[in-house]
Amino acid sequence: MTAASVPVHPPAPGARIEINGLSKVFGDFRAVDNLSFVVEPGRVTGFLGPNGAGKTTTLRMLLGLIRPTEGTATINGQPYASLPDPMQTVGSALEATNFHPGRTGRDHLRVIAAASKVPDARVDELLELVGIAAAAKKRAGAYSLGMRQRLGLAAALLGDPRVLILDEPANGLDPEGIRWLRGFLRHLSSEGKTILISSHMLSEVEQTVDDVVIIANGRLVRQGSIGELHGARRSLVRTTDAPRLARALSDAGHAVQQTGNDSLEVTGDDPRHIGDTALAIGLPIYELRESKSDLEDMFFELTSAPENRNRNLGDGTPPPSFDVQQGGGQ
Ligand SMILES: Nc1ncnc2c1ncn2[C@@H]1O[C@H](COP(=O)(O)OP(=O)(O)OP(=O)(O)O)[C@@H](O)[C@H]1O
Repeated sequence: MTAASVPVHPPAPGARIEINGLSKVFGDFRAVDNLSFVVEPGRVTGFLGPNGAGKTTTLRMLLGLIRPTEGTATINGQPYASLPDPMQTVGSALEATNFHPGRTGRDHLRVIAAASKVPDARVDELLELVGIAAAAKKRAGAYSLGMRQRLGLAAALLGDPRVLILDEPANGLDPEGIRWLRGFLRHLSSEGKTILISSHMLSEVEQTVDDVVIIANGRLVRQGSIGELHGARRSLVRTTDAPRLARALSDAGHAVQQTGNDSLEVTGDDPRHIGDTALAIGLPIYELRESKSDLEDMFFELTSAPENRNRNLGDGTPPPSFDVQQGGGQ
């Protein structure tokens, strides 16, 4: 099933997510610390941070599953618990592990659908849409993690919600599954839906998202469009006479920095122009590649920082388990 075959519903007007001064303290541990950001409709927003950064805790507060210590989290201007039509407003899939293992995928959806007065026809439509119709009558306990992710996504979409919140949706998907998810989410956002997906891996969601919100240690680190945060394109080039190539590139108007005896870094240019310039002055090129962006460097530093790793050990309290659900509950 491709994203192009998503059934046509009248586009739902978007709903904004607003997180304002949000904090959550467990005992003496501040899991989320004065966090503020906005998620706009019609865009896919990646909520990124290393393991233990506080992403799931933030999403649980947003979905009314746990109470904030301070601050507010609203969807379309209201806390989850006050939404007049939660099922049509928000669909969510937190950790994809808590299915009744003996129940079929289809029955899992039918139970949720019945509780929310969604017709069974919608269940079958969604099974088809997320690509697990062939396994609909198999026990969910026998599903792979990737299939459970798809089932969770189907559950989240039952009410055709305006906002979709997915915790680590790419977890367990193979490269083909990740590509499928990308097309699927981009299609939903093009209908005007607000999509918030968390991930601890930038590379997993980088090509899917329009905007990113990056947190570490429960605090906001950066927020912006993926284009803004990527910064200028940079290329690394190795040749036999780096100073000569640097002069030629500089004369051609490129920003160049010599980074080693035989290497240069060129900012903001198409790598083909670098190759053409080298060819024009008869220099061989031994290596020419795009270097990692500022965003990737920053994310790598964040995820490899010792203080973040230590924090990931937590306070010995195992993290709670989560159900796949439509928005909030308790
Ligand atoms: N109920 C709880 N009691 C105590 N500590 C908790 C509780 N829930 C979460 N934590 C701690 O809060 C921190 C943030 O956890 P959270 O699950 O929100 O992180 P995350 O960014 O979602 O990480 P991951 O990418 O690993 O899912 C972790 O150190 C975690 O152990």
